[in-house]
Amino acid sequence: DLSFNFYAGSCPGAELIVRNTVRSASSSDPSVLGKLLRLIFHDCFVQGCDGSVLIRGNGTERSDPGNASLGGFAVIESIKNVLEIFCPGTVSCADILVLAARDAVEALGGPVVPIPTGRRDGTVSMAANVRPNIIDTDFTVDKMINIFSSKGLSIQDLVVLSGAHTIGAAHCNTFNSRFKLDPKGNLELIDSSLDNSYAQTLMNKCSSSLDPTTTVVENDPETSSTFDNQYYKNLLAHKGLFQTDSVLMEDDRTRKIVEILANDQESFFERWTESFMKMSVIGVRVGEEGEIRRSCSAVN
Ligand code: HEM
Ligand SMILES: [Ca+2]
Ligand SMILES: [Ca+2]
Repeated sequence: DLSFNFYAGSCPGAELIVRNTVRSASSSDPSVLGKLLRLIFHDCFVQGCDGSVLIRGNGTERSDPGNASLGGFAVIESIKNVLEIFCPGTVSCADILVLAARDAVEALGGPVVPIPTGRRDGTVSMAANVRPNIIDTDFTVDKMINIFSSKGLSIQDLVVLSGAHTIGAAHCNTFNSRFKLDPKGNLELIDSSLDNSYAQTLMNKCSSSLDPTTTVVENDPETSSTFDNQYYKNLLAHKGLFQTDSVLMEDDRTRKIVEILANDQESFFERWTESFMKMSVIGVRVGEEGEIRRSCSAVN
């Protein structure tokens, strides 16, 4: 089973090494923090939190177009390299991923989530598993709830974990179907759930002269480098970046939770801790299952 401080005997410095490496990587490139947090979502939802998202090669999850914009792999690999020097063959990549995501949240002012460890690494990674398990930005609330519930996660978990979009950035092509330019070059707001001036700002940042697959915009227009409850305030102001953010305001069940979290950061942090812990144990392998990878990007 998983336990707190699983590596206390076998690799006492493990959690500190993860934390320090995340800190130093982010001091040279702050954008890694959002990437590390997003990685855990894409790992845990596909085949459980088993490091399957990290494996490189033809036909792996990483090769799927749905995962094309993931990042942070180099940070995970460099953590692993240090750990292999101090405690060879001991700390799983699946644990490193969860710990690094936890530390990314802390580094931006969020709560420190206690993480039980002892996850084992999976040995399978298939591109075909990505699309059925990862939520696309055109999903309805019902479709999102269904996927979350198939992972043992509730409606509250959906709203709380969507709060991850309080940090990080997104490529223009993930939201620019919400508006388009008419032939005269004027903004045409297709999705009326979006605040007009916010849409205008986004349009300017994603102007048609720029490549939408490389241009990025902050997820949280107010505080994208702080892990806070601003995401929910943005939703109330009709400034959710993705369609899947905005629709949380259109369903009574999710809107009620948004309203609570927008008004109470303490409550967001408490619920984040709970929901993040739940997500980080989806489908974990323990004991003798799986393996401890030597390199996070390849099975042994
Ligand atoms: C509920 C459904 C969700 C949808 C539809 C969704 C969709 C997206 C999309 C389209 C992006 C932009 C990616 C890019 O263009 O590079 C993004 C970014 C991000 N997502 Fe989500 N996401 C969801 C849930 C989550 C969850 C549960 C987490 C983690 C707990 C998360 C964490 C992040 C983070 C941190 C970023 C910023 C990444 C960066 O800065 O590079 N998302 N998400
Ligand atoms: Ca996985
Ligand atoms: Ca924020």
